[in-house]
Amino acid sequence: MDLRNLELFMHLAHSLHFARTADAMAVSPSTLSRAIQRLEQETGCTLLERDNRSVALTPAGRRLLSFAEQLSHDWEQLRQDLRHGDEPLQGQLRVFCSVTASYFLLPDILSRFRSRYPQLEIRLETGDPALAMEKVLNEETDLAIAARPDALPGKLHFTSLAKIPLVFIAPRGPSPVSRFLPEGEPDWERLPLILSSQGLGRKRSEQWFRNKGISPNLYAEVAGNEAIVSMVALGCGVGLVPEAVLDHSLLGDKVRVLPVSPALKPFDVGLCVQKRRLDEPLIRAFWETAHQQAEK
Ligand SMILES: CC(=O)[C@](C)(O)C(=O)O
Repeated sequence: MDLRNLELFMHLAHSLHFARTADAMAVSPSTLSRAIQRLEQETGCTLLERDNRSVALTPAGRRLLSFAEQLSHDWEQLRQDLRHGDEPLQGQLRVFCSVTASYFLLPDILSRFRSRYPQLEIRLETGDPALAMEKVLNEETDLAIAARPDALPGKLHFTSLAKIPLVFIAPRGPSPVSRFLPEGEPDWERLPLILSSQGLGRKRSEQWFRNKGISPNLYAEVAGNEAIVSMVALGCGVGLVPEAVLDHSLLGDKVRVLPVSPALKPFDVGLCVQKRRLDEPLIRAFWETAHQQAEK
């Protein structure tokens, strides 16, 4: 059964961006447009409203999306059942997390998982954890490690693995920014600040500064927390990172934690997955292993 056109449609329905979907699904823009036209012919309905700037789902598009999601889920389930019967689980699972999480949260889960299901192949992708939830929602990955946002998207399920404080870090010892770091409160309006370009850490820091009535001197926006530690170690400024990133960085001894008041709300870092995929055997197996780990 060929669900390719529906898969393209599902991705596009989430991204609402032709070029991004064509890129992520490794097809040319014209193949993508043809796939959508084909579905529009087959349903006799307009599925997407397009203008030069934006794409939006029509009501028919939304109905097709929920149908397609259910169909692809049922189809995957059926294939799993038919293929494996009572055989041990096999196949591939994609997991996305930060380099840091791959050092300290994933190894325990992975080693238990591998000893239980040696035939399963794990494809690990590391990157900026700010992208993790979007990747799970777009099905660019099956599972991801991420910080739980204050409002978790309704389609996602989350299991907590660790609470991690969010800390400001400064270069250790003399640096070009030392003059903005007197004893006591830093001179935030002049001190160059290095923040994650997006994600929860970014949001939390914006809230923190707003509550204190400070407009900070944003110096650089970085993708991935590990790079923030590198820039701070180089003396470029002060950064905000989850403490675990510091603990697992080779440059950890080149930076120090700046005490601030009030402390920022810690990250609740855990594993997330789409709820509706939890009954897929591979995903369930991984989820259960992670859950037992979390309860330990
Ligand atoms: C969100 C997350 O995975 C971490 C461990 O906090 C990180 O790497 O930033």
